[in-house]
Amino acid sequence: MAGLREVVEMRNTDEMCGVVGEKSLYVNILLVKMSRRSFPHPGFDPVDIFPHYFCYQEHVPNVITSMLSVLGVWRMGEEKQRSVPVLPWMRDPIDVTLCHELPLDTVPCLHPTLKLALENMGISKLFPVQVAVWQETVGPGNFERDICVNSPTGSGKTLAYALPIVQMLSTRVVKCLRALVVVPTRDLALQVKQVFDAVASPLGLRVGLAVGQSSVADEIASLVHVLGHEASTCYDPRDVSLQFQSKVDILVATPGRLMDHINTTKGFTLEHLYYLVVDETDRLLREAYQSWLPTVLELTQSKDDDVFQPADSFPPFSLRGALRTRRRCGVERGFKDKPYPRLAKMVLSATLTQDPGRLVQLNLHHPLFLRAGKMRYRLPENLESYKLICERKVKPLYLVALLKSLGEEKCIVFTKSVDSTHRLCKLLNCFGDLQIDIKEYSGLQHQRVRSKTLNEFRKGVFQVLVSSDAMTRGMDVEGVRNVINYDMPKYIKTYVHRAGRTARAGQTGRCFTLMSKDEVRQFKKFMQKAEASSCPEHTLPSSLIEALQTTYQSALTKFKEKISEARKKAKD
Ligand SMILES: Nc1ncnc2c1ncn2[C@@H]1O[C@H](COP(=O)(O)OP(=O)(O)OP(=O)(O)O)[C@@H](O)[C@H]1O
Repeated sequence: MAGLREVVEMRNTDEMCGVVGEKSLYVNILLVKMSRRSFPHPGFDPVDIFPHYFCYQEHVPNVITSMLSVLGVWRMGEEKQRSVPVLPWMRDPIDVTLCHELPLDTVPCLHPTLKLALENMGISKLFPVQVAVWQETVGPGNFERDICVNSPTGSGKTLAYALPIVQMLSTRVVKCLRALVVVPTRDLALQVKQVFDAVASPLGLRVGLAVGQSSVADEIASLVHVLGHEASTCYDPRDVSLQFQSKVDILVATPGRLMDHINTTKGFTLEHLYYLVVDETDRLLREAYQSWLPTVLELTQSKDDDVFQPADSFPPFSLRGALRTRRRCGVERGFKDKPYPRLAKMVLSATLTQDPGRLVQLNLHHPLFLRAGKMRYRLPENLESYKLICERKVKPLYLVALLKSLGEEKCIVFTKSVDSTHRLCKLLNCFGDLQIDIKEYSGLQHQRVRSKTLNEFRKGVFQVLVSSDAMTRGMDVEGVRNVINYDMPKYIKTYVHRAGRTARAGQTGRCFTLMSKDEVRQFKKFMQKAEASSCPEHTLPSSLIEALQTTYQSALTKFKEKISEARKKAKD
């Protein structure tokens, strides 16, 4: 069957508007391209039936659907389903919003030390997504199925996976690498490690970091312990794995550095892994990072045959039992009902991919899909979105006026690239009497500079952080009340993650998007993909804009001078 475009030609005809006396709202649908050949009923010419059809623009899909279904050809819904195939287990998600927050006292099985650790973090109850994951892991679900979570930014996904892992490992005897958490960026890894540290350390569990922050040697020393000669001779000296011991129970890693350890670090092994978490899954699956995922999955395929171990094996079964991993057993179809060791996986994102081609790489075991609400993209409940319409050439002026109107509030300004971030930050710093401290954060900077900037921003040393999309995913900075999209994001996913740096954990927040008039339509279109997508216009007092005009002009002159100076220097 031909594609919809071939069947129907839609034209927003201004000449027609004159005829019907309405402005641009009418669409002329011409069924001109539907040939007898592409039509399943020969001898039937639709052009004869629907030569011209006028309707309101918003009714177009319905009109097309009814026309085509009258013809018995096709239904719009079917086409949509066909173009976006969804894995069967994704069709029937569990709605996380139906779970209620649970006070810590009433969380079943929660380890008292873990409860205390949470209270020390100022947490008195679990959020809905945390309750849902707890039920499927520590609770009756008992980790029997892999967990896929699609829940809004700031809804508490980090603790949702950290708590069950820590609770399950609280009874561990031998220290081995049991849980691996993979995240896309270094700063996010540091943040996730801090969360794990807060809940895992009180239970005596060690958390490691593999991100390339320190030198490789330091990192290796923090992850793997080389056992003394005596220790290794207790067992088969040929077994290299017995000469090393993991110093950590849980490892938070970025894919690149994880691969470095897999490939080069002696004694670094994933063979004892129980839990694998892939945070920001859609981002991690989009980039191959030296095939980290297939490598991890292959290395965690247990060679552990304890369950079928003969009694006279060496080392003896009882000794090996202490050292080797006995994972949760699952029964897989086609496995002839034999139990087999299984790695439990949790994958999470605020914009989880539905692409079967991508998800299949995770090799999930009877996955359970937990989603907040009905739509794929959901913005935080207490987020207010605004559009700020202005001409391109005065964008910096409007930005400054907006920042001024927001007063002392912490704010992140997103731009489209690392270069734009650098230039915008430079220009803003040319506004002499702005009285707003502004710093830049982008992938162009050295990691050390970036981390320092982030720490200062967290502590409130300065108010406005101008950032590229390096800050978009997962970063949690307390007290950010406003996000400004200086450059309009291209995709709803980017909008969701940028806006999600505010209105976290039930707090209120605002997201302003600067755009020119001709960008409004595109913005409206992609916002329709998100739940709660109303986006009124925000206007700034014209007196404020007027007052800033002169300062803006002198800032521009200063900025140009700086740029030419920098160019001269670069030439010399
Ligand atoms: N049960 C809770 N009670 C109070 N605050 C919580 C609770 N759980 C998490 N938080 C806080 O909520 C904030 C957001 O949590 P987290 O970073 O895990 O969100 P997220 O869902 O992973 O967001 P993103 O999708 O942006 O990564 C954090 O500051 C965290 O400390």
